[in-house]
Amino acid sequence: MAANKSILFLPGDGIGPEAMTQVRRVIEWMGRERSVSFDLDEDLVGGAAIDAHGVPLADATMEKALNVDAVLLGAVGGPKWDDLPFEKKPERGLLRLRKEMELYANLRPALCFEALVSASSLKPEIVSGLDIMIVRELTGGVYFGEPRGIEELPDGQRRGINTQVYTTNEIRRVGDVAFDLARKRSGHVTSSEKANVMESGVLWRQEITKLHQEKHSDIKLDHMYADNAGMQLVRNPKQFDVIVTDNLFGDMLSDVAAMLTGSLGMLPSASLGDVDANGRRKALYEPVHGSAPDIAGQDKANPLATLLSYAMALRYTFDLAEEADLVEQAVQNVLDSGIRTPDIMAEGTKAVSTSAMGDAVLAELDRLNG
Ligand SMILES: NC(=O)C1=CN([C@@H]2O[C@H](COP(=O)(O)OP(=O)(O)OC[C@H]3O[C@@H](n4cnc5c(N)ncnc54)[C@H](O)[C@@H]3O)[C@@H](O)[C@H]2O)C=CC1
Ligand SMILES: CC(C)CC(=O)C(=O)O
Ligand SMILES: [Mg+2]
Repeated sequence: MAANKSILFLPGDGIGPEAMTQVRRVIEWMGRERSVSFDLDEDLVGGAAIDAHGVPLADATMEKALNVDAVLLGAVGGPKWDDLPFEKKPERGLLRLRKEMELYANLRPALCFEALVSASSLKPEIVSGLDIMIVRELTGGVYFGEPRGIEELPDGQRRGINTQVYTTNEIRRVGDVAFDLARKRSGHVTSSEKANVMESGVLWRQEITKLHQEKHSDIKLDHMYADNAGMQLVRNPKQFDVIVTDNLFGDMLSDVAAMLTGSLGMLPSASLGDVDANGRRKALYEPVHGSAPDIAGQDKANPLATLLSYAMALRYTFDLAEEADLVEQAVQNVLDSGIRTPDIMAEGTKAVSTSAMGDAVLAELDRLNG
């Protein structure tokens, strides 16, 4: 069994390693200044693993991921690997991690820092004070359903196939996570699917309704078709507290929610499984964004989503709420002071680099820590 407080670092591709470097600096700071140290291992995932081993996730890396307290991941993918056969693509490495670790609940908080209200695509009154939680089912649905593939048809056409599948248990277990989170927040869950056109959506709605009646009737529940949810997220996002939805809709709705907060570079996530016999809950933390090939290697990515994902690890896996608060407070203060990477830059101000944003967070951590 792994040592206490173990973390597997998987920087991945594109801006992943750039952002993860800033997280590593904060982890080192925590060890020095707060005596919070981790048994830190680092390995390859995605395109980096393909280049080194020919596969997007080596078995040995998978084994490590299954035996640490938390995995911190940067991002995977990029044009260099776009033409590979589907099974060999970088993204398959991440999907394998999610599936084999059984990380069925992906928590994607969309929180608009007050200093970034003007960086949002929406009017200030719509996003000011915004704090919603998207709970995305992560190990089922159309990203994993069988049959899948591309097949040749006798008439010379080709057919691409993916299958949306959900079982009762898959829906109920992610539903439990959403209701439990809502209980600690504003007590409101919106369940989102397309029960008007998909049988899996009908089952989703029925099971969430049953679960609500059986175990969570203290929580306000409503249902909303996913297309409407996308529209409502930009029309009036503060009507939501917790949104629970499937793998595909959750992927899309959380990228939409990112723009309410100012940038995709601001959205962290936690992917959680069940608590095992040793009392350990499998967990992977990663930003919502991808490898951003358009800005990779230029030291201009926003590292805050990745840093805030580490703060989620401190909170959810390591029970270090004080340290998580400290990191989040440092981020907030840095933003309040007007320091910005280009994606959240205010008009008339000068943007800083990824590493300068890391410097600013470390300086603020020093100041807050006294
Ligand atoms: N979890 C993961 O590892 C994910 C991987 N991907 C992969 O990433 C690659 C690129 O995908 P895209 O669709 O371009 O999505 P993306 O999220 O990488 O980028 C979308 C846009 O947001 C910007 N952006 C993203 N993160 C940013 C940050 N931290 N700071 C500043 N700007 C940021 C990018 O520059 C780009 O313009 C693909 O191979 C895709 O499959 C995509 C999403 C998630
Ligand atoms: C496997 C990822 C590339 C899918 C995605 O966009 C995400 O999980 O946000
Ligand atoms: Mg996505």
